[in-house]
Amino acid sequence: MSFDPGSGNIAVNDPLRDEIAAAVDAVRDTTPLAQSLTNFVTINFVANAQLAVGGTAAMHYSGEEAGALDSAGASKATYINMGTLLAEFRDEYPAAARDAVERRLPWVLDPVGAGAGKLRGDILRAFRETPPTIIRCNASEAIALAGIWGLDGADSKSRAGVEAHDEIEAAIPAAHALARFIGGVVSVSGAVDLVTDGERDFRLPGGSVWMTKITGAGCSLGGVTATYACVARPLVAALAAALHYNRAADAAERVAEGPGSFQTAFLDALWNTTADEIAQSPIYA
Ligand SMILES: Nc1ncnc2c1ncn2[C@@H]1O[C@H](COP(=O)(O)OP(=O)(O)O)[C@@H](O)[C@H]1O
Ligand SMILES: Cc1ncsc1CCOP(=O)(O)O
Ligand SMILES: [Mg+2]
Repeated sequence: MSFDPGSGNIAVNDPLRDEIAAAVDAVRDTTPLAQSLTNFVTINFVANAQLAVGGTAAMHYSGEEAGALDSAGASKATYINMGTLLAEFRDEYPAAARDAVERRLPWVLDPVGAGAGKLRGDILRAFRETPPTIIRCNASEAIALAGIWGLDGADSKSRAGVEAHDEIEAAIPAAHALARFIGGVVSVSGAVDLVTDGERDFRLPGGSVWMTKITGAGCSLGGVTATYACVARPLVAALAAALHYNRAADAAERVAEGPGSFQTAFLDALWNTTADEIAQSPIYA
């Protein structure tokens, strides 16, 4: 792992750690609903992960349904994941994003496979008008999305796809440009995760390489980030979700015998990891 020279773990009594612990407790106490429009491959794992951190899940593919859940006050955040697209999502996904923005509710984007295909590009381009509060992605997707939105940090050599080919360090200019453009937070996952608001960078080491051997680790992290966005400001939500994932992955790796038992152990660990373990994680800033 590589850190900026001079960066160090934030103090054990840094107020940010209290906010992270409070977010973990608030999700467990209030079981908030973050609605999800997410891909068919990992939809079940996204819902299970949201439940395992203490939240509530509801999945659908409709702008009208998004508005109904928002207007009823049932859903406190929206998660949109670009994994498996159908032609009708060209209208439905931007409509769901628009509804969240108009109601000033947070929404989280996972731009899965950014850079691949016209339909995906058209929908991602539409989101430029109603930007997400948090972007949760891997390094390749951050670089590709910056390109689609015409921002700094795009790199023509970066390849499209659902797996990251770029280390997070290569995605820092793109992550900064995206965070400043949306006026929110970008959470880039990898062996070391990066969370940035465009001004301050937080690097989060740990977790397990087994996360790359189950499908939906990234997608479900997006869903859980939306769960945390129901109860916390975007920076705290992104940090709490990424740290919760890293500590649960550490615990799962200790008992797993392969990808199947890792996935089961990971869900159990999401449930069992304490707020203190999450909030006292290494946070390099
Ligand atoms: N090499 C790795 N070592 C440890 N944790 C990892 C590694 N790669 C990814 N992760 C973790 O897996 C989760 C999903 O990230 P990632 O695999 O980058 O997303 P995606 O599936 O969208 O590419 C995150 O919690 C991240 O920290
Ligand atoms: C395999 C696959 N194909 C389309 S979406 C998807 C899931 C990607 O999940 P993640 O990015 O969390 O690994
Ligand atoms: Mg992904």
